[in-house]
Amino acid sequence: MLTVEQIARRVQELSRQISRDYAAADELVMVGVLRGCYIFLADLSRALTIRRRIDFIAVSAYGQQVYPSDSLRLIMDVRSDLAGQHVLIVDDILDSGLTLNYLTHLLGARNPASLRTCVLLRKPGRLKIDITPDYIGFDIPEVWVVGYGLDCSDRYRALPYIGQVDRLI
Ligand SMILES: O=P(O)(O)OC[C@H]1O[C@H](OP(=O)(O)OP(=O)(O)O)[C@H](O)[C@@H]1O
Ligand code: HPA
Repeated sequence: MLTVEQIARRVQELSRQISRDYAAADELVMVGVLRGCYIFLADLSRALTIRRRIDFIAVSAYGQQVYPSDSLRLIMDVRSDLAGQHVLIVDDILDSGLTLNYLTHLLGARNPASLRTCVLLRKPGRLKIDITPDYIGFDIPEVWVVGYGLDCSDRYRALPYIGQVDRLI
């Protein structure tokens, strides 16, 4: 679906935009949403030209419910105090929107100086919640995608490109 070159070009564009937008800020705290964010965050954070810190958070759907679940739980919190910080949540994909919605409420309650969101991919046709990330790499169709950090049953994350797999979503 997306080649190595297309992804690299878009990540550079996003990093330029983010670097411009936060040029006046002392520092940006990038909060990656594990596990899918790990490659995108690595590439994006290295391309930025501003001061940044990296932190991680992890959430999981409750129990064995079929994805996407309506209830999420925090399984690993960030290490840093986000009060007064410029925070950018970075995730690989916005699908139903439940994860990003949960995290913006959770982290928004910690009094950051600002809170924005960045996703590499968005499936506009699958949104269950009205949420618009501040930075979006690509809008994609309603199919299951893998690679560049994204998995299918924990496989294919390390593929350098983004591909589509046949799977009911
Ligand atoms: O918009 P949503 O419907 O909430 O889906 C998006 C979330 O789903 C995936 O994570 P997942 O819970 O599969 O965990 P993973 O990152 O460990 O693969 C993805 O990395 C996003 O965090
Ligand atoms: O299409 C997808 N691929 C991998 N992980 C995901 N999490 C939500 N949607 C997807």
